[in-house]
Amino acid sequence: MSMTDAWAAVDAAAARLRAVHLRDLFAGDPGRFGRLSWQLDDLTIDFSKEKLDAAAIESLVALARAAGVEALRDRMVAGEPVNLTERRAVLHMALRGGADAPAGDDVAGTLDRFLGFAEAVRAGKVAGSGGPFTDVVNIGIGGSDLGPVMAARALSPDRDGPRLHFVSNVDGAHFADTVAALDPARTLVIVSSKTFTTLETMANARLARDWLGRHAAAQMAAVSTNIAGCAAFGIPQARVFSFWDWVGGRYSLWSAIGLSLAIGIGAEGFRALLAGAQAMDRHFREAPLERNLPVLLALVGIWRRNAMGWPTVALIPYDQRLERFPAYVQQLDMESNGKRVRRDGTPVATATGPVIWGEPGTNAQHSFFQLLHQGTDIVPVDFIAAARPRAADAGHHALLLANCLAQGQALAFGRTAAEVEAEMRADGKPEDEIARLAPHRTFPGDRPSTTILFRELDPFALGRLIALFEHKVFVQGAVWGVNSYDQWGVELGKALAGPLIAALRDGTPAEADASTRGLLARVRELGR
Ligand SMILES: O=P(O)(O)OC[C@H]1O[C@](O)(CO)[C@@H](O)[C@@H]1O
Repeated sequence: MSMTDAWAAVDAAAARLRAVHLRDLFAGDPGRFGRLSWQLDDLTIDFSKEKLDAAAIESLVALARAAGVEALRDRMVAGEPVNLTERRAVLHMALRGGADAPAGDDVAGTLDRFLGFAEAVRAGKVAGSGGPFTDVVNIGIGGSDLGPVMAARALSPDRDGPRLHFVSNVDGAHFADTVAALDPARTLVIVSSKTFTTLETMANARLARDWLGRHAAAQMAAVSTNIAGCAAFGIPQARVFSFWDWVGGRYSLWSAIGLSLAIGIGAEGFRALLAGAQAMDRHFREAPLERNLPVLLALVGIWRRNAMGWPTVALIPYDQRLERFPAYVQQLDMESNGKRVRRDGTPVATATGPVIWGEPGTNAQHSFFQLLHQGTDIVPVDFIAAARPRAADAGHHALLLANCLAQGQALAFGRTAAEVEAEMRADGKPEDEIARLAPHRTFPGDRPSTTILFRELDPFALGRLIALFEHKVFVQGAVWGVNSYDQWGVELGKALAGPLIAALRDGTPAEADASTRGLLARVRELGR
């Protein structure tokens, strides 16, 4: 089937379903949950509260086939340079045994080496000048920060090593506030940067070196592909942990970029994280498209974005420890698929990556859920929840999950004006008050959500969850025809900052537009 025909079939399914309320879809099919939810072991994804049906899913699977998703996946796994603009392979799956690494790249040995270092730090065998390390500060940004910081928070019950801290922002306040209560004699600083040239990270690394003072040589480590850069900075080779250019920054948690996390949770926990990702890799490589969880998650996203025309997605973990997961997925998804040209450089014909945003529930219910329920835009929601709590109160967990499920219900089914009026009448409210308040208290419903549910948030489950989203991003990129593995869009701002830094530091005149010149002048005036 051609892509044109495949898109036409998806659009026809959307035209058929757009005006059908979710209430009617459920009323018309009592087996809807069974038909539209899928499992991989304890992991369940329920799409039955999306505005689609089995026939729509079939049309989406046909679209994935027409786009050649399977062939591109196999080329990625085979190590072909599917990152065309940078002429690089995309093999983060090889870091967890989900694919083979290029010959000569010793993934297992490198993993053993950095996990060995992590264990030595945990055991106090590698120590600071003041004794065993009590604290570890990871300095990195983007993919060299968000993975470890997200996972360290998610796996706090598994953390029995030194305390972990993360500094990313070039705002000096981030470093200052982070180290304020730390003892430099008992703190290990890890500089994590694939390139070892990133402005923010290098500025913070220099600040850390000064802060450590005489302890710096013995208490800094680095994770990078730029070994010469680490040496030039003064980090001894024995403390440098490398990875490879076939690991994209936002896919690098599995590499030595995860060193800080490994120090926190230990080698066994880190290997369990890798095993969870590997289980998802195996499923992604082997399951037919119609039962393949990341493929289906991607296709439902395409349905929302292209067939229904909804531009954003709210990612709402009902799990406080996943509070950084939306930020992590923001980089993973938006830096990968926020693209406007196809792999061959021609403009895309469809909308591409959506805006991803979110906060944990139940907090989100008390901030922006009002708009999700009664606002004028449709915002599809991805709920994520674990069936059982880890190191938390079971009674609280029931409250948490009940709220998660209730939000999905309220979004999908709403509350009609007739229902509101009947309820108010039953409460004995006068007719004029019913007429006055009913429109405000009516919920239109028909608002879609997907629920991702698993047993509990342990390292295995987290690894599997992250890999689910990684592969989802791959599939969407393949269908949209974009290169999900470059990020040229972040370059222009970096280049423009150069002359502005000089202008702010020493008043060097900057060639800039009138607005920027005006703002520079105002900064100089106010900053004096
Ligand atoms: O690890 P590095 O090289 O410091 O890069 C950090 C981040 O910067 C980016 O290149 C974006 O500016 C990300 O893709 C990357 O994760």
